[in-house]
Amino acid sequence: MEQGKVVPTLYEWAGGQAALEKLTEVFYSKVLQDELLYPVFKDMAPGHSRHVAHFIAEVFGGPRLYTEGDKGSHATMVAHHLGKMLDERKRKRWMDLLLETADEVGLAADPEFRSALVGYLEWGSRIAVINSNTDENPVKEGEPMPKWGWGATGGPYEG
Ligand code: HEM
Repeated sequence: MEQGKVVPTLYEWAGGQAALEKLTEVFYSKVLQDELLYPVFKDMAPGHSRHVAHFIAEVFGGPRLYTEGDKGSHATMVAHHLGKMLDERKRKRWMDLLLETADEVGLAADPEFRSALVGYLEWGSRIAVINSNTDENPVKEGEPMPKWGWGATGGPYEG
């Protein structure tokens, strides 16, 4: 890459807040129609889909929509999963539906962005399953939010 070239964040590349909110809004409407995931999400808070979009936006290098806007933190996000007793079957369905939705809403589909997106979702969803099988929060209040970048593929911005 040329020296001094500005590397876009995954947040910018994805299309910002509107694109991520669209993704999660359509995704959670599918989740509520899925017989395996419906019982897990049937009592979700009204702002759930927006909060998840804000969390991902912040992890992807966007503005602090979750920690400042929603007054959340990495610890409070993890707390929402404690004791939910998720398993691999539910995680896999969650992943499948989310990636299906990404295609449906026209989220950036270049190999590099999708590699970073899938990498993050695999990581985060596996951690969600682990945390859902305990009642003790492994993340302390005040610990930083996770950060995700382009990873080993680099980015299409290099071309
Ligand atoms: C990268 C992966 C994930 C991220 C970033 C994420 C993010 C979040 C966030 C930010 C919340 C809090 C929402 C709020 O404040 O209203 C939340 C809650 C929750 N998440 Fe996740 N999550 C992930 C994976 C999963 C998976 C794989 C499942 C289940 C298959 C799951 C099930 C839930 C449930 C049941 C809640 C509580 C909903 C409620 O009662 O309001 N999450 N998640």
